[in-house]
Amino acid sequence: MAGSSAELLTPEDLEARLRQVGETRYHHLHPFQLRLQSGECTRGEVEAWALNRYLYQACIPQKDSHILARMEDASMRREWRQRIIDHDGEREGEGGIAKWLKLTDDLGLDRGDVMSGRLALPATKFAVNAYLSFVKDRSLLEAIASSLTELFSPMVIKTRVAGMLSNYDYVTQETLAYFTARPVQAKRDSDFALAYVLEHAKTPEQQQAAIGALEFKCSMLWTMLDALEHAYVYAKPWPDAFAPDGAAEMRRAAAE
Ligand SMILES: O=C(O)c1cc(C(=O)O)c2c(n1)C(=O)C(=O)c1cc(C(=O)O)[nH]c1-2
Repeated sequence: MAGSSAELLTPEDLEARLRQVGETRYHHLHPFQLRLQSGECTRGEVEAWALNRYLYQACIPQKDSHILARMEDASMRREWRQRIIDHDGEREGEGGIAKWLKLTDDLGLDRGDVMSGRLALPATKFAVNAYLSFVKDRSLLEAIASSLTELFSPMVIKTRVAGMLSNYDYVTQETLAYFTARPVQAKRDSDFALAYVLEHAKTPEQQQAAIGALEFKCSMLWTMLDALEHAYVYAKPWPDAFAPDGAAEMRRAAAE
């Protein structure tokens, strides 16, 4: 939608446009998200979701490291580095990635399978790589704007956690501990990123680029759920990808 004829928006109008992107394109609207939160997912689908999303979790501190390296201002780096600490923790066993592994552990998935990504869908890997490339190749403004999906994540997390807790008896509050800290962190992070974008998108072209970056990120999150839905609900997974029936058999064998 970027075009040289676009008009300069006021900061208020730019914010409204960004929020409109989320209202119409964020993954809270995706059929697989609705399925997950309403209890319609089979256990295999929940496992496939957690296993694939691990790759997204693992890429977040990498993409934030790329962004950090491009910041010339020390106060901005101090702010941004907290994101990396949130995911990697200060030491082994702490941080968001460790908490995501608690989720995949509780679902009975093998850590080696999860962390290697070898059972993830090809589209998950393409999507995650596209996000990493985006923050490396585009302007700092676009890289920061692409994180603005976090404006919308608190509401989808709240709905997802409540839905999963009431619909899947094998999911507990501890299983979903990853999500406990996220809404507060996401609010802090997106407040900062939004203020940056509103201040630094000074021309119509920059404003359109920021909107486009948020659209790109929404499309990347949407693509990951499209891939899960296609593989595990309507069609069948890529031959080398996670096979739900195999995992159920492995769990039964381990329990005997
Ligand atoms: O559960 C979700 O739906 C969800 C969405 C998003 C997002 O919108 O990008 C993030 C997260 N979770 C999340 O946990 C997270 O750490 C995160 C970091 C970022 C980012 O782009 O920097 N998005 C998200």
